[in-house]
Amino acid sequence: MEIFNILKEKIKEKDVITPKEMAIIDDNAEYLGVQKILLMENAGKAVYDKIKNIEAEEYIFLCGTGNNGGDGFVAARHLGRGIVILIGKESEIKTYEARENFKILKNLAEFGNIKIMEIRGFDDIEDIFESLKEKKAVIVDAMIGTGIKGELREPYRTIVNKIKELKKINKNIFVVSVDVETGNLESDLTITFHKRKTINKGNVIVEKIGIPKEAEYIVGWGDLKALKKRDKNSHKGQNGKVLIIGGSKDFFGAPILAGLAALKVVDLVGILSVNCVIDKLNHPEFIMYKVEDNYLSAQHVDYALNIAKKYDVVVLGSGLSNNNKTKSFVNEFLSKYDKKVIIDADAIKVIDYDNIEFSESYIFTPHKKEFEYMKIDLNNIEKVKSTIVLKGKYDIIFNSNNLKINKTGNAGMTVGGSGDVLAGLIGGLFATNEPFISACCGAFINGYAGDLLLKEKGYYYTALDLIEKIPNVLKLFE
Ligand SMILES: NC(=O)C1=CN([C@@H]2O[C@H](COP(=O)(O)OP(=O)(O)OC[C@H]3O[C@@H](n4cnc5c(N)ncnc54)[C@H](O)[C@@H]3O)[C@@H](O)[C@H]2O)[C@H](O)CC1
Ligand SMILES: [K+]
Repeated sequence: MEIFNILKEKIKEKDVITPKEMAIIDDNAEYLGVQKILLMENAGKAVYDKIKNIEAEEYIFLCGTGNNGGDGFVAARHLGRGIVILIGKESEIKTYEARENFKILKNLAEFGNIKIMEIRGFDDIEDIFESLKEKKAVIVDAMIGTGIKGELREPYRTIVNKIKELKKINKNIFVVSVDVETGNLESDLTITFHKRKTINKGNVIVEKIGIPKEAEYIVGWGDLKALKKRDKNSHKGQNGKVLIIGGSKDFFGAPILAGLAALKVVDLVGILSVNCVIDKLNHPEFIMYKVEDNYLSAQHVDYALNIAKKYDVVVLGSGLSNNNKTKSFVNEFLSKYDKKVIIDADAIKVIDYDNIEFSESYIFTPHKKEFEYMKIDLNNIEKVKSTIVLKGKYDIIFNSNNLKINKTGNAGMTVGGSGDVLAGLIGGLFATNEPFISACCGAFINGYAGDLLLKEKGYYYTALDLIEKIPNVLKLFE
């Protein structure tokens, strides 16, 4: 934990985050036990606290079918008056927490001062907008928040334009956006939650809603949900191709474990190794590339580069051995290969760190001892563009501007080969994802697989058991 606390000092915390980063934090707060319905209650209350002092004849809550809309339902309930306009049908509301808050409003509707409408498009509220031309009114934009994807679609586009027209005609219209302004709406005030978003514009207030700071640091299912989804009608090779370069006369199994792990997340895995590994392989699922020697060395670099260019990611190091031959291979290969590489095990040990640039296309997976070889100067962390998974009781995942800690896993993970499994798994994820999220998710999945096995078998599980558990973990959180 010592190094984690040093890194927390050195790696500047982000004050402004993307909607995608917020969604991960949101989901990881839930992973840590903070229920979304509580966050929604606090978010809606925060909006209410800002509008309750705005004197108006009418309060309009324009609500989408996502949790942004849910925040609007809560705000309306706290205010106790106004018109709640759901843009869509109740059955289209996407989440439990938003549905529950809509139901509460329906329970109050006939007796209180909150009117509810479900609309298909602007035409259904034309008369309301007509009446607002002469009124002092607050319009709460709870249409779309961080869930925005692509260009704003109808009927939101028209509604946003009509709000802008109304504001031009009537200076007494006050627009309050929840979390994020919908489309190009110019709001008078935006109340955003937890942290300012990159897409916020104008007059923004940041409100805390109960998300613990740790939700930004601890890897959870929110990270897994952010992984790219496999495209259902993709064909062979589109979901990533990984080449394992490793093995030697001394270590036969390591590259196979890395390859089997990668195969759980991509559809094409090659193994490039020496003959005494390849000749023993009877794994039809791998494409094999053989070098006649006991160790890979500089003379094999061109051959390896030629093969590697057909792949998205190279996993370098599993069982490579640590000697002058492999040292020459690794340093020459890395000096000429400019795509994605997972650098693991012996490869970490043989790199000449005085002559390597920590490129962002590298993910290193050292344990504590191997990390010392890397001579990383924590005072110049901004130079470390590569992502590093420092394996331990808690894995610390970091690069020059990101830091997370993974708590999954247990003492059973010290079993031989679990590091090869992790390297192969991260390699598979890295084929179609960004390096930092690939590293975080690889560490989480590998450790979670170990935790499932601990329940079933105690500490007596093997690296092959871990590999077989990977799909269960992916399925659990898809
Ligand atoms: N971050 C937090 O801690 C909290 C956030 N809350 C609120 O939740 C929203 C995010 O909710 P989510 O359900 O993920 O998505 P949205 O409601 O923002 O939007 C989804 C909604 O919008 C539709 N949609 C998406 N893109 C488009 C488009 N281009 N055109 C038209 N429609 C689109 C989509 O179909 C869905 O219906 C966050 O902003 C906060 O307000 C929590 O409630 C409190 C904690
Ligand atoms: K909004």
